[in-house]
Amino acid sequence: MRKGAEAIAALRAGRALTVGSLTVAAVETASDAFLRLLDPGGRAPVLLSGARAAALGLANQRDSASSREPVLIERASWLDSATVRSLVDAARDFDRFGPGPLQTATLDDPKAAQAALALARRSGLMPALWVLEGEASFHLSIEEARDAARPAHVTIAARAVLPVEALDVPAQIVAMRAEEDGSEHVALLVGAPGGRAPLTRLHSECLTGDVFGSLKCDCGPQLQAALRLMAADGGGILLYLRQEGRGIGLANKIRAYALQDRGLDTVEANQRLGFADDERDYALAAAMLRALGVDRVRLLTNNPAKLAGLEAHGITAERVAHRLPANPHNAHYLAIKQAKSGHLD
Ligand SMILES: Nc1nc2c(ncn2[C@@H]2O[C@H](COP(=O)(O)OP(=O)(O)OP(=O)(O)O)[C@@H](O)[C@H]2O)c(=O)[nH]1
Ligand SMILES: [Zn+2]
Repeated sequence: MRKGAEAIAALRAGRALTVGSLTVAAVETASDAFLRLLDPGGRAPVLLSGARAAALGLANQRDSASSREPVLIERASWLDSATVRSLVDAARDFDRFGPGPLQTATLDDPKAAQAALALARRSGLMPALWVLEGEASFHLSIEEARDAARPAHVTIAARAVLPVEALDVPAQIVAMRAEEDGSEHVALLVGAPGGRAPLTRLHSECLTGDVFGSLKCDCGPQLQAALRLMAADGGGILLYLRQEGRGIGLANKIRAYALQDRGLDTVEANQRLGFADDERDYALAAAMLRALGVDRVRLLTNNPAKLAGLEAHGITAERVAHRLPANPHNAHYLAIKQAKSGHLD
């Protein structure tokens, strides 16, 4: 197994790993039995993302809420593991008074801290880590951790014909695997894309919208409309990218939804959880297009970050607007994306 995939599996399984000089385990998944073994005195400090520290009122006043400077919290005697778990979980912010006072400590190796937190984000976990003494048996360099968190190389694993309800032209599905973390992504080739820049859609995974028809977002209708537009255009490429919840993962997206139930908007919810507004990057999408022999696209999107992301990785992208009618449940969400996240139209 690739080291990146192994590191992500270790964090998800609640095991320890060493990134550079820093030995960590995820607060969300490390069990009390595991902590009693590796941290019998209950002294292990807690590493939080800058955004979460800011939400707890801990970050330097000059840092913006999306600042990536991590913060290390010392363990006071009252700060037991259950209290730490509640502290890192923003969904519980409304159910209790903020615990405190919290003491921060100096980070010896901020680069390793950044890389370890990036791995936690990529693992779909809350960005909060126990910092443990000693070295874990599984070790990766800061560089390897960064690569695993930002995969940028793919190989084609398999391809086959796929008849699709929304299409009256043939389609092929191509499964690809990211080399750095082993994650699987899909290209749907509609009709016969080729010649000029094909009509293309980068679709970020949205289980709630794509599978259940959730009305909170516009993902499902955008997916179906993109396929119909490609068929009408004679062909196109849909990349189905496994970037659930703008890259924060499914459980964290549901946490963001719980915060939205309490009145936060989509941007505020991400930040309170300890993430940037949008954690996606498009290096992998560019690599997928290149693997298909495409270096120029007409991109169905309202999100300028997708165009910039492809261009940054060598794909020429021209925008084709992709706005679907709002419904009463997603109108506010779409308005916030325009007002705060730079979405067009
Ligand atoms: N974190 C978070 N993610 C959300 C929320 N609502 C939808 N998403 C995710 O946002 C992503 C939407 O992706 P896209 O429709 O591809 O992207 P977009 O940024 O809206 O850009 P275009 O649709 O191309 O204009 C999916 O991964 C959804 O799971 C939310 O409230 N919070
Ligand atoms: Zn969605």
